[in-house]
Amino acid sequence: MSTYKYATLFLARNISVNQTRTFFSNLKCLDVTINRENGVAYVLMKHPPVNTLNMQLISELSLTLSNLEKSKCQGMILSSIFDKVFCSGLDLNELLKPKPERVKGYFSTFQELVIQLYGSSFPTVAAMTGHSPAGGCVLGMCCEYRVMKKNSQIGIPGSRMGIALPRYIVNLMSSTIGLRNAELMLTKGKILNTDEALKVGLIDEIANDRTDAIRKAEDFLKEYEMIAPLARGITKRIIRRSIIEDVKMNGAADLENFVSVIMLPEVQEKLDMYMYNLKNRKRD
Ligand SMILES: CCCCCCCC/C=C\C=C\CC(=O)SCCNC(=O)CCNC(=O)[C@H](O)C(C)(C)COP(=O)(O)OP(=O)(O)OC[C@H]1O[C@@H](n2cnc3c(N)ncnc32)[C@H](O)[C@@H]1OP(=O)(O)O
Repeated sequence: MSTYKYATLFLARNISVNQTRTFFSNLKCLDVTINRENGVAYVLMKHPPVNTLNMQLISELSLTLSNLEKSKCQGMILSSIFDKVFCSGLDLNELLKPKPERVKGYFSTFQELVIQLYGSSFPTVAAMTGHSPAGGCVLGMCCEYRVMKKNSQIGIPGSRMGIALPRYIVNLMSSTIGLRNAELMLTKGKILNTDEALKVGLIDEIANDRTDAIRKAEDFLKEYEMIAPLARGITKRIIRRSIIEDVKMNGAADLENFVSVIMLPEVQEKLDMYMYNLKNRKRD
């Protein structure tokens, strides 16, 4: 990220660049900095144009989470350097006309990332600076708290794309917004605006802009400053255990099933049409 962008991000929140340190300098799709004073990590996705989760971004997120666990960070804010988009989800190019081994590797890497983020010991907040469709919504749901910029959209359009979602994604959505709302949302492949998302509990707060989103994320993390990290981490793991155990038990079978569905000609046709519409839609 340019010095200018750091300055606007941190100075806007009264944190000087000197109070932060760059955690990794060799990442291509992420900027990771840690505030020296409170140990909070800022993980900013910067994969242009819309933070599509290609293999590189997924792998860098996974590496970063492993390193943050080792560094005993006190909390993480997952965000984006882009004002309009938090994350545009999985890379549709990986889903179109895929080679079975390649697509299996891709989904299993994503699945591992989901479990890592969902099961992290430190508190996590998604400061969603804009749209968060599909995989972007999944990243947000893995965090403990979600702040989203107003006038953004969030949801998982799987059904509309002809994709039956793996059960861990369904479980994740159900645990976030309840079974009834999850059923309605996922079977319709519904995308919600910010107000609707707040109403069902898919997000926790609405922000005016990215600075406000980061500030609200920081406020959430501040509430943990007086809480013992070990007790907090153990409690979180107990609450999240059933979904994690379920993936460990059924993840491989789910993956096989998911990949065979993705490869079906009728699903490929739908995905092709979806991609065509995406490329040819009227931009706002
Ligand atoms: C156990 C089994 C494991 C299986 C794991 C499965 C996990 C299942 C969980 C979730 C399932 C998710 C499936 C997906 O994530 S599929 C991806 C779905 N994503 C979307 O549908 C989002 C599509 N994108 C958009 O709606 C917009 O791009 C938006 C994010 C709103 C941003 O809009 P805008 O700012 O106007 O930008 P553009 O649309 O012009 O996009 C810029 C270029 O980027 C291309 N693009 C966008 N998104 C993707 C994507 N996801 N993959 C590939 N490419 C993408 C877009 O076509 C533009 O390209 P170009 O400039 O060449 O036209």
